[in-house]
Order: sequence, then structure tokens, then C-alpha cells
Amino acid sequence: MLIPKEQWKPADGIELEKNAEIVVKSNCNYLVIAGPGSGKTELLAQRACFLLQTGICYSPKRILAISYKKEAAKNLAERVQKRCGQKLANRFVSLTFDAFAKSLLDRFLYGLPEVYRPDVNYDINPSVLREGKRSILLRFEGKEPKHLLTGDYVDGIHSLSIENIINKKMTDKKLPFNNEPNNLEEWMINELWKLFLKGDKDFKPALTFPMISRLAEYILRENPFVLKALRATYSHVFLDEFQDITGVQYDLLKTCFLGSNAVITAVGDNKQRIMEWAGALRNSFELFEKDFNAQRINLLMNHRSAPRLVELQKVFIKEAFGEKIDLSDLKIENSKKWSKDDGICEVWIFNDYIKEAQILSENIKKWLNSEDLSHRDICVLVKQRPSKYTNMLIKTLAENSMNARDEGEVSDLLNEEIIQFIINLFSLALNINGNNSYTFVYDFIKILNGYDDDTPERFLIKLESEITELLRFANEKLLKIDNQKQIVELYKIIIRYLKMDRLISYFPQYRNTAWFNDLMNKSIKLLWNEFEITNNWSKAITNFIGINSIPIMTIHKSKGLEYDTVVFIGLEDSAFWSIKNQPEQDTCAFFVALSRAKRRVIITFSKYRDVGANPCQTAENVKKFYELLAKSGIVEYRDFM
Ligand SMILES: Nc1ncnc2c1ncn2[C@@H]1O[C@H](COP(=O)(O)OP(=O)(O)OP(=O)(O)O)[C@@H](O)[C@H]1O
Repeated sequence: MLIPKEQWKPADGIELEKNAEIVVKSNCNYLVIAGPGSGKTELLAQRACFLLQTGICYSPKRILAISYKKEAAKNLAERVQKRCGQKLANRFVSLTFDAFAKSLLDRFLYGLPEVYRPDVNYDINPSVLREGKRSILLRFEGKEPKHLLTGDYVDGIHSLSIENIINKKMTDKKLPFNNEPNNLEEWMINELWKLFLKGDKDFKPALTFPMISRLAEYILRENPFVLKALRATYSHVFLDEFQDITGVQYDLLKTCFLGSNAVITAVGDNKQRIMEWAGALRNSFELFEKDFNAQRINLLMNHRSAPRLVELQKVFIKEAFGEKIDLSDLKIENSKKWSKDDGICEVWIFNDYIKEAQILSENIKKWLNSEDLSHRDICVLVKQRPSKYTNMLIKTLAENSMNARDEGEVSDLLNEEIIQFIINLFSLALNINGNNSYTFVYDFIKILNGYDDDTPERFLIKLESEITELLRFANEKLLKIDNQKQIVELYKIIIRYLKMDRLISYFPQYRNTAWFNDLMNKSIKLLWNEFEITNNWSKAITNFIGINSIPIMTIHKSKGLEYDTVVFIGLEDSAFWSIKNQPEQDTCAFFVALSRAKRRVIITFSKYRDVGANPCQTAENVKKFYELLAKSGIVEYRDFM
């Protein structure tokens, strides 16, 4: 039943501020620029519900939502599904930019001229990227065309920056590449494109995501019918974290939708721009306003953080971001759910990281036991290299019967649909309570069977008894498993039951066999490790999902996430080694870290930390951050030296 526009209300008792409501109900392109916790992502979820529930996005039209991380894309899809129901949510397509580009390439690969068509089984991220410069040099050394060995290039391939070519130059320009290179660098670019697309006897074809975006863009530019079909599919497009869009992605966006009827809503925050190193455009907001004739609008609430933390953020915004800020940034209001004195920010100073781990561990225990926090309410953040900064903490927590783990390693795995299916299936088979395992398993198999809500009931009843049988079988097998090989066998049986061709038709990314097998093997290994530690399948699965472990991650990984308590380890010069070269980006990074917390932020400094050539830590280059913390007047210092 469609809801008349005038009667539509936001779901879950959410109240939208005036500007958010304008955008939710709008019919033109908007650029929403607002700070952390202002509800930008929530706004997109509400807008999806509005468009679907009122029929403004009418069947068979769809909404395309593009995020940067799998978690974010999944989270958005789940919110819409929960509020609108599966049937409407089927027309809400929530993908990462990379997945969107890849789906275009995989579906329309044959729309590319032969020279640009990658092998169907291409890998992601060529191994040559990991092998580095040397393997490229060996491969092309001596093969340079003689007439190009002039000027800056007399030393041949040795005069080129291979990393820069692979990471940047290869995808700087739209395809096609110049077939008659004017210099050695252009020649190298062409050769690498050919190698990555087609491979050779020692090298499996493999593409980077920027290459995939360039190929997808080329397909759309060269094939008007494909472009027309894409435009006919999506009436509305959402872009989350728009500050992170790269030049390559922006070109793809323009080819897809510039001049189409799609209404585009982009949301972002220039104070959280921390992806410039990965090619994020500095002027994405201005470009979008101009190219797509988008209206700029701000939001003024911070729904996430307690009042004192919002004050701290305001000091940062005012003092650290200079001309980047908009006056509205300083008018931010906090949610009324807090008391005015809520919010804690403390700096803890230690002599060494062993004491740091011990004190943190004692406090984490206290928070878990007496503050009614769960493990997932706490997050340990680091600037980079989580293992270097948190090994001692993980060890100390374990000695005190608490788990913490680096999310970077497992979250990508856990976000894969096939892994989620297996884990939900095992959870159900073992009667592990909680979440919506049955719905997940049922919907997954239902979709693979091509069933929908109009499928005759007798088929659905048959499906249910099939699932019951599968669960019984999985339970029996799991309880008998006592070596890793048996778990491999069980995985194989499950995949055979699902049928690989059906999986591929619904999840085309699984066509890449090597990658699919890698996913399977990694998850088997992790699951088996947990089983060896716990000797109990229920516990092994719960640990694998991570419910009982404190997440550890880099600031980059934490974007878009929120926690009651954030512990930032190591506000020290060596963690911010690049601050002199990229002060803005590092300031944004620290701001992102601070703004993940709802109620409490703990920042640590340790005089001795074994993370690099010099274990003695200083705070000279990060002095500005300490000064701003002090200036806020809300930060307390605890000296554990
Ligand atoms: N209108 C609202 N009323 C109440 N709570 C809200 C509202 N909008 C968002 N929230 C809640 O506030 C928190 C932050 O929202 P959201 O993640 O959408 O913010 P954001 O602007 O995308 O944040 P960031 O840029 O920091 O990632 C979430 O817990 C969300 O559920």
C-alpha cells in the first residue's frame, strides 16, 4: 500500500531537522554537507523509505545507493529493508563504488573492444602490485623502444616511477589509451594495461579497482544501449561520504548520470576528508554543485556525541580547519537525550606501553562489568599498523579473559554474503540465539531459487522443509568435526547444495574462482583456529563473528562507525609521521577518531613504545592536537608514569 506524500512520516520515531526533511522529500539534486553524527547516512535511509513508500520511485524503477565500504552499504540496505519490508527494499540497490563499477564491467564485459576486454576470470589487485617494482623492472627491462630512450628517459625503465604509474598514472585519463606513445612513460602505461588485462605465461590477468572503474566508464561511453538501460533502471541515486570520491569515480558518475533524469543526493563532510592519498578529489563538492546543478544544504544537529564531546569537536572545527569550515559548523547542537554535563575526554600518559596495556585492560574490565557496556560498545583506534600498537593490549586483555581483535583482517570476510550465509546456517544449526539467522538463510536460498513473494505456497513450504533438513545435516556434521579437513568437506557440501552457477548468477563476483576459494579457505582457517582454542562450536562461531571481542581498527576503517567509548592509542609523532607533509589530512584523521565516540574518548601517550627505529616517543609534531584538547577546557589528564 502506497502512502500519500503528505502522510509519510520518518520511521523508528526519528524526527528530522528542517533541512533534512527538505532533502528527504526533494525532487532535485542536493549536496548535503554536515559534520559527524549529523545523520547524513540516516537521511539517505529515510529518503529511500520516502521514495519507495510513497511510490515516487515507482516499480520497476530503482534507487542506487553508493557507499565506500561494504559495512556502510550493507547497513544502509538493512535499515531500508527493516523499515520498508523486503518487497520495496528489493528496489533499493546498495553497493560500494567498487562493487558498482565491477558489476558493470562483469555484466557488460563484451561491450568492450577486444583489446580492452579483460579475461573473464581476472583477479583483483595484481600480485605484481605486491611483488613491487622489481618484478616489473625484470619483466620490461631491455624491451623499451629505442626511439623513446631520450631526454628524461635515457635510463630506460629505471627512469620511471613504477609505483606512481600503477597507483596513479595508469588511470589518470579516460580510456582508450594512446596507441602511439609519445614518451617512455606512456609506453609503460600501455604495456602495463595490456599485461594486467590479458596476463601472460607467468602472470594471471588482474585489475585494480580504479582500472575497473575506467573500463566500466568506457563501456558506458561506447555502448549507448547499455547506458540507456542503466539510466532507465535508476530514478534516484544516493552518494554517501561524497568527500571521498576520486577523480576516476567522478568520471564514472558523470558518464552514468549527467544529463539523465536521475535525481541525485550526495552527502559528505569536508572535515572528514582523509582519502586524498587514495586520489579523493579536493574539490568534489564544488564540481558536483556545478556539473549536476546541485543545491548545497547543511545540517545542524549532532545526534551522536554527548554535549561536552560536541563542544570539543567545535573547538577543533574552529581552530584546526580554518577556511574549510562553514559558519553552520559552529552552530551544531547536540541531541536532547543527553544531560549537559555528559561526555568525557581524557588523556592518559604512560612511561611505557606495558603499563599502558595493563591500565587500559583494568579499565576496560571495569567498563564491561560495571557500566553495562558490551564489547562492541568499545573501540580501540590507532592511526595505522594496529598490530604494532595493540599487541601488548591484546595479550594483556587475554590474560584477563577478555578478547580484542584487529577488525581489518576479518571484517571484509564477514561482509561477504556467502560467509554470512554459512555463519548464519551454522548458528541456526547449533541453536545459537540472537540475530535473524533464519530469515537470512531462508531469504538467501529463496533468492537463489528465483522465488519471490508471488511464488506459489507449495514451493515455499517445500523450501522450508529443505532448510530444516539442511540444518539437521549441518548440526550432525558440525558436532562430529575434529579436524580441519572435515570442515572443508562440510563447506563443499553446502556450496554443492547452493549450486555454484546459481551463486554466480546472483553474486557475479564469485565467478572469480581463485578469489572465491580464497574466501572459503580464510574463513575455514579462522573458524578452525577459534574451534581449536574453545573446543566448542557455538563459542567458536560467536568468537568468529566477534560478538565477544573488542574491535581494534585504524581510523580509516572506523569511518561512519560509532561507539560509546573510543580509546585512541598513541597520539605520538611516530603515529603521525606524515603530519608535516599532509597536515590537513592528518588533522581530519584525528577529528574522525574523536568524533566516533558517543560518550567517552580516552587518548593515550606512551613515552616508550617499540614501533619503529626510535622507541622513544615525542609529541612535537602533534603538539597542535594537544593544544586544541587543552583549549577545549573539557579534557582531563591522568599521569600514570
Ligand atoms: N534524526 C535523527 N534522530 C535521532 N537519531 C538520529 C537521527 N539521525 C541520525 N541519528 C542517529 O545518530 C547517529 C549518527 O547518524 P549517522 O551515522 O547517520 O550520521 P553521519 O552524519 O552519517 O555520521 P558520520 O559522518 O560521522 O559518519 C546514528 O546512531 C543514527 O541512528
